[in-house]
Amino acid sequence: MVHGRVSRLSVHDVRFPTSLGGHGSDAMHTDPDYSAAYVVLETDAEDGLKGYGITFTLGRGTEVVVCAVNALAPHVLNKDLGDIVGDFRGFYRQLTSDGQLRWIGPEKGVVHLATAAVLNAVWDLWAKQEGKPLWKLLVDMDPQTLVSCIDFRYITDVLTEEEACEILRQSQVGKKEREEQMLAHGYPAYTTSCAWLGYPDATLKQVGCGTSFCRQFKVKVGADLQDDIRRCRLIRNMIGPEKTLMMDANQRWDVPEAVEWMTKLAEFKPLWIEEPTSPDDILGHAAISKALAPLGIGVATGEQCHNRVIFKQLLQAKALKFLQIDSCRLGSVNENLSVLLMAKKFDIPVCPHAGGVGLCELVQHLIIFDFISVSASLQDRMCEYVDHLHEHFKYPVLIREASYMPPKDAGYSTEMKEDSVKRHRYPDGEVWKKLLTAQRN
Ligand SMILES: C[C@H](O)[C@@H](O)[C@@H](O)[C@H](O)C(=O)O
Ligand SMILES: [Mg+2]
Repeated sequence: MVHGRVSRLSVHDVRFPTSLGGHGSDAMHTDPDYSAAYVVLETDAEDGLKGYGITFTLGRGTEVVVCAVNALAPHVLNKDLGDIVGDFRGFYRQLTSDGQLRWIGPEKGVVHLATAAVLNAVWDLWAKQEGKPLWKLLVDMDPQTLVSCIDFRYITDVLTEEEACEILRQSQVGKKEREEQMLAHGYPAYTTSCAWLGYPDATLKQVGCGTSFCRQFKVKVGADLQDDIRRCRLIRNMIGPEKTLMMDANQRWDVPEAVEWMTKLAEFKPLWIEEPTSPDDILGHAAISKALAPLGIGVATGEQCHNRVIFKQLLQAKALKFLQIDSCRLGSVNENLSVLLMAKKFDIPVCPHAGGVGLCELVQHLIIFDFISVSASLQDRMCEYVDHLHEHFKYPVLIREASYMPPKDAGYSTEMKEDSVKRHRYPDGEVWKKLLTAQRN
């Protein structure tokens, strides 16, 4: 039974100096320090349980998100957890409809990232109190309760509550077998760790494609065409003709440029081009999709899609072939559920964005749930995996034979090790104190 009143919300600015090694670098984010606004919820339940929530950020952006989390805190403090999850749709709407804060959103940007961090902590606490990993909490929930967590405002023209319930009801068939399949074999992953844009060739060879167990790889492109051709050739030669290669431009191009550039990279047989242009340009994505379809290249996007409305339109406009949910950009599990259900209705495979710090830990729950309870398919589906920073989590992901094995611990795998948080807090954690002093000298 869910219990307790939220007695404290604290939020920390936690940063990792990943830019020093070029980890995470792409055509637009050349010096990313993987970071998180890290929320801790405490209750008066005296059961020793806390809820941990993160949203993923890059370096200096974190302090702005921390500020937004503090601005949302009054909506959570002193609330009964039972009341929150008992009317989760209402609570989601309360957070996203704050009459003053919504002006700096609504449901996008900093304030939405903050919503994600807070709600991720609520879901973690709920799952912990139920003694289940989040994916299992979702799998065991009846369709009516699941849809009662979703705010259908702005999407009823493509998905009503009744339709959502019906999708979930139909997917009850074979659920038990699919859960067993996940527990035995896990969910297929692909890696991006092999080809960050800032990696020299020696690092590419050493880290990446040596991972013989992996069958699917993603390479960063978009800054310099000749260099892309060279790097894609190198990687294609390393992985061989059979394995799957994806490309990611991180929003670098205009629409015609995306088509031209990808036409030149088509010889390396990419399955998809990810974020070819602005994440807000729905019709631009549609035009690129149409132009690249004859070359066998699909468009993938989602890691910077603000909310369910953008996903709705991308689906309506046939603008993408692979949909990439993000556990920390959308409004937590609640909003991700609506996107998973819309993707099912449009029959578009979901291939989540992960990596960063903690994104793999979180999104594995959503995609495992998706397979068991919504999509019921692994066709054209895989979840991103990036091999950085897992050691800072109390319940790190478990990858076996290039697949995510379903987490067994209760919660949303969001909890970081206390010592890691302490050492990486900006600017007073030991790691940053040292770096900042070195920079000054
Ligand atoms: C700045 C980040 O590392 C991004 O490059 C990364 O999220 C990327 O787009 C990805 O798809 O993994
Ligand atoms: Mg990407």
